[in-house]
Amino acid sequence: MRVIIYGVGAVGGVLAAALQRSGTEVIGIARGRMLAAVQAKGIRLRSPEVDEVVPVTCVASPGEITFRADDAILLCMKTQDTRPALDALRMAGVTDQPIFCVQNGVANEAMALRLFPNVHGVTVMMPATYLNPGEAITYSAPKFGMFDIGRFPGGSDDADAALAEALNGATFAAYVKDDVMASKYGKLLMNLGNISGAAFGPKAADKPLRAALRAEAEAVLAASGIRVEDVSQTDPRRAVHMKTGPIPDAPGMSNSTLQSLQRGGSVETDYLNGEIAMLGRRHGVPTPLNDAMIALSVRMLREGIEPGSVSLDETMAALGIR
Ligand SMILES: NC(=O)C1=CN([C@@H]2O[C@H](COP(=O)(O)OP(=O)(O)OC[C@H]3O[C@@H](n4cnc5c(N)ncnc54)[C@H](OP(=O)(O)O)[C@@H]3O)[C@@H](O)[C@H]2O)C=CC1
Ligand SMILES: CC(C)(CO)C(=O)C(=O)O
Repeated sequence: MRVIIYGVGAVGGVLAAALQRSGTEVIGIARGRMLAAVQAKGIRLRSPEVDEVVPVTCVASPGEITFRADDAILLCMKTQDTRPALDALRMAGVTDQPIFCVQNGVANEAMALRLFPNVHGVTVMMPATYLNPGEAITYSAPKFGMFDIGRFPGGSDDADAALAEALNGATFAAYVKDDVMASKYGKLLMNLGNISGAAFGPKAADKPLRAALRAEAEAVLAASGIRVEDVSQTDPRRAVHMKTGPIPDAPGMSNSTLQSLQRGGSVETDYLNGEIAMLGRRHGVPTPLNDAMIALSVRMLREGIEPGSVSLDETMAALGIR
């Protein structure tokens, strides 16, 4: 199996370097300063236990790759960047190779299934950072991260097993699941607080806000009849595989939405809190708190508000949260 990592950033950067260093053939697709840095020097993979520069073949677009039947394509970009990436894959000749959505939220799989027949979901449990070009950091050890993998909309097949085997050989813990979307909905609940970390800062005392966002979303998911599997800190696999800790001379741990804002990019909020707002509208369940988080993300982008500079106290008071 050859693995194509589409979107070499935090998650894609760790995956590309870890798979390549374990002997899997990898091609990365990157852009901008990350592309230039990886082509010049490779990927510096950092974790609490590893600091290694790994050379990885990296190109600017799928059009530069002659796709093979044994390719597994891993989408590792933010959801707002998925649709053009799928178009580029199709124009490059991809047909029925497995496409794995190694992404947060639950919208990518349906987007991919519109264009391709062989789509898989992956739940990503890996606190990863990309702030400096050419560097991908995971704060997790002894495994770099943990993944649930399965076919979309359900079931599992040989492609899931093959990817899990490659990942397990590359210092990850990977599990094949027949209902991977239940795990991905569980992860979605955790990501409703991403915009909070981005607006108020990674150290803000925002537990009550996160709990309220989650409770609102749980009511929506229950009304929608969606099965949810808990993959939060209480998932016992985390204690075995994912002990997170600081890394000397590395940036502190932060969520992917904050990193997007710090790099001057767009945010994924419409596919995180926005998924809950959309389901709420469909099923007649009000979602004022998640709506407020979406409005906050729009305000931050429109007004160029510095990440971490919004007042948590004022926001919680306005939302009636203590
Ligand atoms: N970071 C984390 O800790 C975690 C992230 N996730 C999820 O994983 C997914 C990826 O997140 P993350 O790794 O943080 O994202 P990043 O923004 O760090 O990485 C994505 C990379 O893909 C690049 N990219 C996007 N579109 C293209 C394209 N068409 N061609 C080439 N490169 C492209 C982006 O470039 P550019 O920078 O120019 O936009 C960026 O470098 C998201 O869904 C996220 O929510 C899940 C768990 C943890
Ligand atoms: C759970 C968390 C916050 C881990 O980094 C994540 O999924 C993200 O950053 O998007």
